[in-house]
Amino acid sequence: MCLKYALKNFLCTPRFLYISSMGKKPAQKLSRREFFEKGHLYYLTHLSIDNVIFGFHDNQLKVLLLEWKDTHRWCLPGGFILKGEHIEEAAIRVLHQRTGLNNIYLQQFYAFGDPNRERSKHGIEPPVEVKNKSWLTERFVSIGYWALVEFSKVVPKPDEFSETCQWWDIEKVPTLILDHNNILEKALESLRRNLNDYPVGRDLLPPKFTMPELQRMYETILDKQLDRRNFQKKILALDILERLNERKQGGAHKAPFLYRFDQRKYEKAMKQGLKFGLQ
Ligand SMILES: O=P(O)(O)OC[C@H]1O[C@@H](O)[C@H](O)[C@@H]1O
Repeated sequence: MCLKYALKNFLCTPRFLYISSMGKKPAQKLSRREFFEKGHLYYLTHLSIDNVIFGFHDNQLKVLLLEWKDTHRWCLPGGFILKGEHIEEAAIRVLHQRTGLNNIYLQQFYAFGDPNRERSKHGIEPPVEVKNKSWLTERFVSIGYWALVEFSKVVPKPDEFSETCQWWDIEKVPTLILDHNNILEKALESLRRNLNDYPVGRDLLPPKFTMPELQRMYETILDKQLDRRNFQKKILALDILERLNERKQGGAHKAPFLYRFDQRKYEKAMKQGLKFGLQ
């Protein structure tokens, strides 16, 4: 066999394609069929990421969901990890590609490892144009991340696999694919636990806010009422707030004082943690 022919033959073998694509992004966007049939050349198999993006607006807790094209089923904005990519990096990239969201701090909270986490066991088959066996039909362990964002500050944009990308009120979430409802529930539990350990609200409230506004934010996330005096005593003891010599105007009742977060102390509490003892 002539050398030129042998070389050409080698370059076209799946083995060469595998070696040459390891750790790299596909040179051009994969079509849906290519993604199903050749995605394993670029992405880690059996491992996925699911992002639970909570939004807070008008005292309402929301979650960002995608609606699949064709089947109109709803899911979390998740995806896969490129070979050679750090999982934290993958979570940020996936979120950006699937929703357009940028600069979001994602908190890893749990790994979902049910052996039945296979698409075919949940009534999800590859699209008809996919003729070969697909890596996507195998079992996947999914790593969960959550983030809390002020929903009016972001404009979600659906990716090419999705019909829509939309906020849902937390209590009106539809049936999601696979175990995504369970992932959402676990993320909410983790977010609530996190309120005891870290400050929250700097990105969710206006720069100056009242004590009742801050309390309402906590009550909405926790989905329960908190005792006003107890809340105020505990939050002030954390020493992350600064009371201003200003009162909020325009309310029906006596104008309450305005507060703001002390940025330096807030940052320190983000690093060192708190002992809020809310629940
Ligand atoms: O949770 P699984 O489906 O394993 O994987 C990640 C993502 O792959 C897509 O199907 C869904 O959008 C999902 O979020």
